[in-house]
Amino acid sequence: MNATPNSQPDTPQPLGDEQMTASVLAHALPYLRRYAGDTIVVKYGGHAMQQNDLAATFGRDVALLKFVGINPVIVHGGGPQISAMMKRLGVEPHFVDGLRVTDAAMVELIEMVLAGTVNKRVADLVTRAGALAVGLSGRDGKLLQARKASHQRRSPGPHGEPAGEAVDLGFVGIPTKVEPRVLYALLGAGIIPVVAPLASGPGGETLNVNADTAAGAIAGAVRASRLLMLTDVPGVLDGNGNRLAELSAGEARQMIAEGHITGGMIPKVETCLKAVEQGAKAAVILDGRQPHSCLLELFTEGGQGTLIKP
Ligand SMILES: Nc1ncnc2c1ncn2[C@@H]1O[C@H](COP(=O)(O)OP(=O)(O)O)[C@@H](O)[C@H]1O
Ligand SMILES: CC(=O)N[C@@H](CCC(=O)OP(=O)(O)O)C(=O)O
Repeated sequence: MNATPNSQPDTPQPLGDEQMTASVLAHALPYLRRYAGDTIVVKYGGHAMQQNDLAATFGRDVALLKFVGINPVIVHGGGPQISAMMKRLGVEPHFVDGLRVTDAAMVELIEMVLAGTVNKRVADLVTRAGALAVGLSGRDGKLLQARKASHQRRSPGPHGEPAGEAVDLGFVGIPTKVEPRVLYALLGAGIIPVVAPLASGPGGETLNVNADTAAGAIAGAVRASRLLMLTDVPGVLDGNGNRLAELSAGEARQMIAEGHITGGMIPKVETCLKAVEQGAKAAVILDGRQPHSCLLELFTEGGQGTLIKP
């Protein structure tokens, strides 16, 4: 007999830490099976990556996804990091509908920040967590090809500029073709691709692509089963600041037209709509400031963020 004198086999005991861990893993089984072998594109926004402890957690979560048999592809932003560098050089950033007006000199700086500093930092977060990540930009391996954007204001500008007005955004790219071979090569070798949102224009010039747009284009090309957009708000907020659990195309368009969705949230929502219309199974905008937001979204039933419906 191994039973200790105090043991009461018929009374449920509270779970200790180790049993709790085992229980959490067991509960995750159906979700692990659901996503096994799937490709999941995670857009890691520049705002979400600003806190160091959360960034390390993000790196570990991505590594965990890989170790449980999911193929994560990371597409990162870096808008705040670009703006900070511009300000250090005395240049004031200028955005229209969440898109940065980019002149020829600026696109060089943007490539340095995105494909240099930020890309290597994000790849390093994952590598330090024990998985192999390789950083590349959309200009590598013909991954992202684009044309210059011809943009019309979605909503009135801050100085009374009317919606519908044509705006020259300069070296801002709209993806025209995605060549995902380089991603498959990396995934096939067990490596997590980490992509900086730059593209090659028709003449080989560098174009600055909004990271949400780049993530959506890549998610479509690799037929991702999920597109997760990590940002710095709990999801899409209504006029009273409450998170919307779901958002349809019609509702989103109305909120944009009425000015309830503005700035960087516009390309995010538009990208999610396009991704689900093009066949992605789901697109979710969620709070990257919440620890383990990717794991909560994928491995629990409780919905996080805002689910975008076609
Ligand atoms: N209706 C809305 N709901 C939530 N956020 C909104 C909304 N309208 C505008 N935003 C803004 O969009 C921002 C997220 O976009 P962005 O700054 O581009 O983030 P990221 O760097 O993560 O891509 C939020 O911080 C918020 O200021
Ligand atoms: C055209 C355009 O706006 N490009 C973005 C690219 C980075 C980005 O999108 O970063 P976040 O996801 O952190 O906002 C920019 O220059 O800021």
